[in-house]
Amino acid sequence: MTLEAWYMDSSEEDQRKPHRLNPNQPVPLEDLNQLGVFYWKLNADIYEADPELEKIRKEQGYTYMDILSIRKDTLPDYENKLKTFFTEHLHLDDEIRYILDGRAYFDIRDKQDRWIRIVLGKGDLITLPAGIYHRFTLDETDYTKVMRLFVGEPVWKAYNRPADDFEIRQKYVASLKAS
Ligand SMILES: CSCCC(=O)/C(O)=C/O
Ligand SMILES: [Fe+2]
Repeated sequence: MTLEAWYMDSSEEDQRKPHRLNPNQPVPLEDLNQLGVFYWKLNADIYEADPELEKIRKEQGYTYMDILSIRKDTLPDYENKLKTFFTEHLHLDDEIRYILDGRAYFDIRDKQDRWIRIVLGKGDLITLPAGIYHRFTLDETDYTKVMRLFVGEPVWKAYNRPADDFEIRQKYVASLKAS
């Protein structure tokens, strides 16, 4: 199993639609790795006692975790939160998310500033590097349950674009030029 990703069209239609180009232009996992995005496929049915997840957490230092159910009736301030998540932003730390149920999209910028859409389903664990511009949305099923992981005390602060003056952004851009 691999991660599915594609270049997005530029239509203003509902953000929860797939927004594929016609013909579809897929983005292989190797290209995502070049952008600093990494991925594991796990068995979400056993997330509470999964040795594979434990191993990743230990190796990567993901000491913090919590779980969010992202659905109108379970997430307080749902509409505003979804607007915030879909506003292009970066973080000063890696964003690490593990989908336990449902589906969602992460959109990331490539080196030419084009949007790539990554679809995440049950069992997908993804890491986005600190400094990458990105956004998040539910798909048309309007539901996902996601584990958030973090190294140490979590910092959820998002800096909306433009945020080019941050050292972490400059470091990220430099890492792309080097690769
Ligand atoms: C998938 S968890 C909620 C979204 C979020 O925390 C974030 O930063 C999206 O980019
Ligand atoms: Fe984010």
